[in-house]
Amino acid sequence: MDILQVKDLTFIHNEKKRWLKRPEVFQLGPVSLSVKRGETIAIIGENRSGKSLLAKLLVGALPADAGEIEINTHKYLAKYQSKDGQRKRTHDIRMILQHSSESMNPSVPVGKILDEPLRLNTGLSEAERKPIIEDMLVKVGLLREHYYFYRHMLSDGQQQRVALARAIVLKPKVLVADEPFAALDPTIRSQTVNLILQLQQELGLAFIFISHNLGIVRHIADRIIVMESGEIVEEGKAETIFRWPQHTRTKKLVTAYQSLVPQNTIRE
Ligand SMILES: Nc1ncnc2c1ncn2[C@@H]1O[C@H](COP(=O)(O)OP(=O)(O)OP(=O)(O)O)[C@@H](O)[C@H]1O
Repeated sequence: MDILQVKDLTFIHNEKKRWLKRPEVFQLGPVSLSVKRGETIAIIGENRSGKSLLAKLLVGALPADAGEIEINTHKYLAKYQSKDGQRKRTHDIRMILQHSSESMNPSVPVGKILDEPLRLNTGLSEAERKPIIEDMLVKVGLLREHYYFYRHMLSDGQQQRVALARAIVLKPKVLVADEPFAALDPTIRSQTVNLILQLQQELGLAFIFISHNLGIVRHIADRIIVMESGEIVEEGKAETIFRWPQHTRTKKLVTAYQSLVPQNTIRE
């Protein structure tokens, strides 16, 4: 079953007021895609191909110019959203940002950081919210006591877990992550990857992530979307994309990856 369906999502950015510089026009789309429950989709592509922009449009962090997004049978117009609509969408689809630690306010304890989405988007009382937050901390491999910790008391890996807990505390159906593993060292990276895979199974979460790391993409993605200049130029099963890339951009990306890893690990 498709949990997310995107139809003709379009964004046109025309920055006219850039003094002394040529006006920049960037168009994304029209983009159409669908994601199944529990599926993992990787978005890859060259720099400035529109990957992060697509992620922001999907979660509603930026308004699109046209198109329609359907999540868990709820339809949202990409262009306009009522407050109620946005609240519903926040429950259905959530995003983890590129530098999760930077988005953690250093003067606010972990518990309050996780409390914010619940306070703003549910009618639950403080007494009802606290056990949900503590359960969530345990779910991502932290301790209940971490509720009272501040950012500087946590390692990078723990901060990433807090970001993950914050993203899933509303029990979304779709999780979108922009380069979630880029800033992490290899050990913490593989722990985070495994944690996400485990949560996906437990919660039936669909996971859409942007990455330049094709090793991780190959390891965890079911399907891959390749972007170039604001358009999807290729899409398919991960293994098919790696073995038989069709579009020139995909071929370039796959060849660059293959040159980094021993051949026998690519074609077993
Ligand atoms: N908030 C925004 N408002 C207007 N235009 C934007 C916005 N964010 C991105 N863009 C436009 O989208 C283009 C693509 O940027 P985007 O960050 O999506 O690329 P990307 O594929 O994620 O690149 P990278 O791999 O380097 O992160 C940019 O050139 C910019 O013109």
